[in-house]
Amino acid sequence: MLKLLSASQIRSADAHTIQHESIGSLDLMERASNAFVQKFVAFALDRQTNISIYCGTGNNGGDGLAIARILFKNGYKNVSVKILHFSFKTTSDFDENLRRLAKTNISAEIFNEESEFPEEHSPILIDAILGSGLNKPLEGGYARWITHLNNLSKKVIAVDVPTGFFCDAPLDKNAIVFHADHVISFQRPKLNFLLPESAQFIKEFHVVDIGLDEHFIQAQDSNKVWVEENDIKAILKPRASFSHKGTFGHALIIAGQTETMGAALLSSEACLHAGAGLTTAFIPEPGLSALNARSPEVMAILGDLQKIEWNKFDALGIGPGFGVQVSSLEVLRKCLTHYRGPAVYDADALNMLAANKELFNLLPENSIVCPHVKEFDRLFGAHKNWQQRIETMERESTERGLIIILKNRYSIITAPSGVIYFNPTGNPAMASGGSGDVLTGILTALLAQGYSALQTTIAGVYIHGKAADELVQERKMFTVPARYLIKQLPITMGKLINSFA
Ligand SMILES: NC(=O)C1=CN([C@@H]2O[C@H](COP(=O)(O)OP(=O)(O)OC[C@H]3O[C@@H](n4cnc5c(N)ncnc54)[C@H](O)[C@@H]3O)[C@@H](O)[C@H]2O)[C@@H](O)CC1
Ligand SMILES: [K+]
Repeated sequence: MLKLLSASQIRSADAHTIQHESIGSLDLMERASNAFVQKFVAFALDRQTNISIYCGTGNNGGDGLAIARILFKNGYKNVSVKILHFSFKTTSDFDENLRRLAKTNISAEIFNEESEFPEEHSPILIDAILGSGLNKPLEGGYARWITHLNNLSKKVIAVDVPTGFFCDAPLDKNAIVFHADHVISFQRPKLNFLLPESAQFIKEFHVVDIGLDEHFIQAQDSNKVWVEENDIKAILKPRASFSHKGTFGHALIIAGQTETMGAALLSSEACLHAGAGLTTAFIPEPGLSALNARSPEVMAILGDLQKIEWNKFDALGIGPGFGVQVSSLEVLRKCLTHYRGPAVYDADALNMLAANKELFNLLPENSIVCPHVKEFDRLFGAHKNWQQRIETMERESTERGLIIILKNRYSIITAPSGVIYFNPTGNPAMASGGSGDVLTGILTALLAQGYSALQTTIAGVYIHGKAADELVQERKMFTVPARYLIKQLPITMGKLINSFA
């Protein structure tokens, strides 16, 4: 797992690397600029393209000057530099890169706050005006220039951080930010890239390694981490020989109403595909023939609460399409008072917990709750922004001993230990009804197989998104309906477990 750092911690990591690695700050800037260019070339395949690089006079601007020189050396001959010289302050690395630029044939013009805007014929703009050094919202000349540049509607690639974009402080939706098609960011994703409020400013971000001291970074005081594929490989265990269905546990999925049987079908089928030894679904009677037709492997308990032998099951998932009527509430209440094993609470189970706080207080420690944002706010109250939600889930997880998954493009997981995990997998193709039901099935299956609640959550959320990523990347699917996601699960898990390597 990679620790996520604040802008000031990244600055310390820069300083530490310079001090301890016998690399000068200028060399680090050169390394960062080279790493930027390596990624950038994919966005400007035609080396004849006109590219304008807008530079400030700090280190982000210094990167921009170095990038101009490196692009030129790589055959991009139509590069021009525009320096927004709004402050008397320059950094020494900016100054040195300006001297190096002067030795090339690259054209560079200087503008001040009041300058007339130059004509802009380049289809691609590189934003190297301000980076992680931003310390207040843009105003005055910066605001005027960035508004103008945004109005040009060009393809914009930002260096490290878009100008005007705060890395850590809550984002203001009215903030003036240089809108970026791509951000090529150094060493770590910045916290705000991972939150939905960034979508209005950034289409895509990419992270490049600039060789900052990883030992130093990983030792920083940060409770936020970015999950990596190796973490999942370390969690998932291959199936031992002589194992049998009993080895992988018996899962109970409580889901579905007559009108929402699909949710029960999807979650139980996902549970089966994610490897539970046995899966039983508690469903209303009219759903039986659909269940048998679709997943003959899954057993059923029909509608009658009294028929559930609670402690026969190794794991339980409750909620998808389950409704919030009295009979469902009664099942939830029974589950909270009679079932002792690990469990996942989702969808209508969460809606009932939100409306019946005395039941919420009965949730045992290490229960997994997986709300989407609306369910989250129903459960914990309205929030102004995503940073506030993260604070709430961190507090609720530590106080109640729960594992909370806030589903999102980069799903956020909080653990009783206070660690906040950001999941890297998933994509917009999977944003459709049924996707969440599949996640409940996966989580229940992993719990049934004996993974701890935290291992289950970290691995389950990753697998769910990864399966969709594979369908998009390998099968070129434009949308990923939940059914397809389910079929992909054993393949995705097989790759992660390396059982065929
Ligand atoms: N050695 C290093 O520290 C490295 C830094 N790198 C680059 O350096 C950037 C950070 O550089 P700096 O710290 O010089 O900062 P920036 O270049 O982001 O900003 C320059 C200066 O602008 C001023 N400023 C901030 N917000 C302002 C506002 N709203 N209006 C007007 N002025 C404002 C501040 O005095 C700030 O120091 C990173 O984003 C990255 O691009 C990279 O070259 C890698 C190595
Ligand atoms: K920038």
